[in-house]
Amino acid sequence: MAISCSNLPSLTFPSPITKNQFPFPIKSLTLSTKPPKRRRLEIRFSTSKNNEFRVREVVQTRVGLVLPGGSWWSLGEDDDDGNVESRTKSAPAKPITAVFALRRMWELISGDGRWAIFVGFGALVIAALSEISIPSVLTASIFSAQNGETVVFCRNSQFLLILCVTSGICSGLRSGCFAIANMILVMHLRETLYSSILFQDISFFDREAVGDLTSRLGADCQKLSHVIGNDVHLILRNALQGTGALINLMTLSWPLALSALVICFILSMIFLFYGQYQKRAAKLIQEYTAGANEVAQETLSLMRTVRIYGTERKELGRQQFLPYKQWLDKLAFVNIRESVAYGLWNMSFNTLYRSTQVIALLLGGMSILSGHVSPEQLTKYVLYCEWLIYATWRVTDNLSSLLQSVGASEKVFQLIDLLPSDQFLSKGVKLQKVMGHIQFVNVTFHYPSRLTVPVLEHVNFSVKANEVVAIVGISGSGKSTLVNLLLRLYEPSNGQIYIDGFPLRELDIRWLREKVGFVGQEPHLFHMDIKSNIRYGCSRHVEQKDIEWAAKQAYVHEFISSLPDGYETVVDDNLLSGGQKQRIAIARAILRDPAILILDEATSALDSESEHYVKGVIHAMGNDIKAKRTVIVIAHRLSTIKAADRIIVLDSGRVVEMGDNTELLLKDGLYAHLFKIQTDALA
Ligand SMILES: Nc1ncnc2c1ncn2[C@@H]1O[C@H](COP(=O)(O)OP(=O)(O)OP(=O)(O)O)[C@@H](O)[C@H]1O
Repeated sequence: MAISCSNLPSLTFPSPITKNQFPFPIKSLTLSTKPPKRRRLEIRFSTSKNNEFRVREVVQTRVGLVLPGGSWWSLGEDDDDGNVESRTKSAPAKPITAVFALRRMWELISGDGRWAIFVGFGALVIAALSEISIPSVLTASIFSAQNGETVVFCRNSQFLLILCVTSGICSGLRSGCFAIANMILVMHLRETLYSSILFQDISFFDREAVGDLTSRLGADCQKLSHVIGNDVHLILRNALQGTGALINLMTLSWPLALSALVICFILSMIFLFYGQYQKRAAKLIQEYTAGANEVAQETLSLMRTVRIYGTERKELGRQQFLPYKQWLDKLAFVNIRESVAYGLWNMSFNTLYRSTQVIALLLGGMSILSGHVSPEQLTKYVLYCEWLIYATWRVTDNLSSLLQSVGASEKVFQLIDLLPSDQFLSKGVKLQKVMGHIQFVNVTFHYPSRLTVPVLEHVNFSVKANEVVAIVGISGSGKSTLVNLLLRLYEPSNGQIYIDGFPLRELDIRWLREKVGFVGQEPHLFHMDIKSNIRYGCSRHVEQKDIEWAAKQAYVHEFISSLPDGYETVVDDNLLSGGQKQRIAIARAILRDPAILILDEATSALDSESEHYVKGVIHAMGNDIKAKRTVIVIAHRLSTIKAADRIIVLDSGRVVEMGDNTELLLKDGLYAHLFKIQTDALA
């Protein structure tokens, strides 16, 4: 059986996997496999110290094996010693157990939530003890009345009243306390999951679908809320009541108690099968719901394109990947099977439940006739027997719901357990000042999601401090990728990038990013007011006049002032034109007063007049004596970068030419060719 893997050579299973099958040196390798049908494969390996970089690469790209059927098996995480241990902190190798899930939830509840659980648990015990005494006191009251024992009847009735009131108050307290604990759990769960997602590498977001992640944050976290809010305490309550009922039955007549116990045992066995089935069904429902969400999210976010091309109906049955309708069909199929299983389970329960009454009638009647049991004892037996069966049913039902929630929690905990990006783990060096000298030394890069396709190859160039450098090349030649590496959104596969002579990966990246201004091809604005959008990510204190100054420089102040709420206008990404968004993004970059300014097609959506002025501002920023900075400009319109100090020409991820506009035109290479095409097109 062949096991395909995105970056490892194809491995053949079950023939032995050897060290030299890995694309980096391996010091030790242990492999344990389970029968392929169970799809369990564990690999442990470690590399020598000097291959640490490689190891980190492996971890960041989450190297793993894609088993037949598409399931993904991560090879694991890097520990501090540079060892890669299979599945140490990330996705657990085995499906998680209810105990594991409960332990994790207990850790997440903490503080006040735990107090609520303790109080709720105390109330639960008192309520359960009160409730379980009711049948006994009730029967005694009835028979004392029948026997004309007025004093005993009055005493029993008072006791019954006390039991009912106590049980009512404690049940209310129990439900309230567990609901509070539940609310705290969901809040902490969402918070922890959200923060784990936010701190992942950018490559994580290339891999994971947004619909999938929002599904985990929404529906899955909500499902988990049932565990503490409902399942656990109801299981405890009914288990206590069931035990109490059983003890009472034993004291009444052990043969009768035994018969009830046999029925409970059969019920539990049936549940065991049903519970396992439900757990699997819950996982499938979770997977299919996430799939459907993902398709819907994509379609709804591209609604304009859908409307223009009139493909609303087609979108329901789109054949690329799995269409929405097909996800719904899959969901319906699992739900129908689950409903049938639920019906069968209910049928078995009801049949067995009713049969206790027949047993009571047969055994009890015979015992009364033979004088072994009194009518009062038989009445108690019937009541406690019903109680025991009911408690068994409730315990199994809540246990099944608990297992479903555990199924849903698997992916949530896998995401929570992902290690944050290396960039947030190490502190790094902060320089006194960023001069803006940039060097790319023999940089080669491939995206983690496409490891076989090199996007940049042996890129070498340097940008002097305060230089204005343009990067040009045809679409897909790797210009934006170069910037992505400079912003350290990805790490080079090979080679080094230096800022002011320091390796980029040794610098405190969050500090460095504060010194960099970036305007991308498609700037997106947050759903907040314009003022907050302009000062977004600016660490220094800025006043309204600074914001207005930046907006004026970006030629957007007039537009903002014309809005009824001016700078307080809450913007929506969809409500502004591309040019307006770009100008606000430029104002944001200007306000940071960056040492390095990166403009990736930053003026592509501007009208000619705005472009002319904004280019003037950018040029001035680059040449301003007081605030000199390095400027890197990516532009398709070559006329816009003619004035750059230097132009770097990329072709298929390689630097093919370098020089100023005149030198490159004289060279008559790719740049001159592109320039000619554009001038001809304008003529
Ligand atoms: N996140 C990604 N994952 C995988 N491949 C990517 C990713 N981003 C870009 N690529 C690929 O890398 C190559 C270079 O893309 P890049 O965006 O750097 O080109 P570009 O020169 O900036 O193009 P354009 O001028 O059209 O913006 C392309 O083949 C692209 O498909």
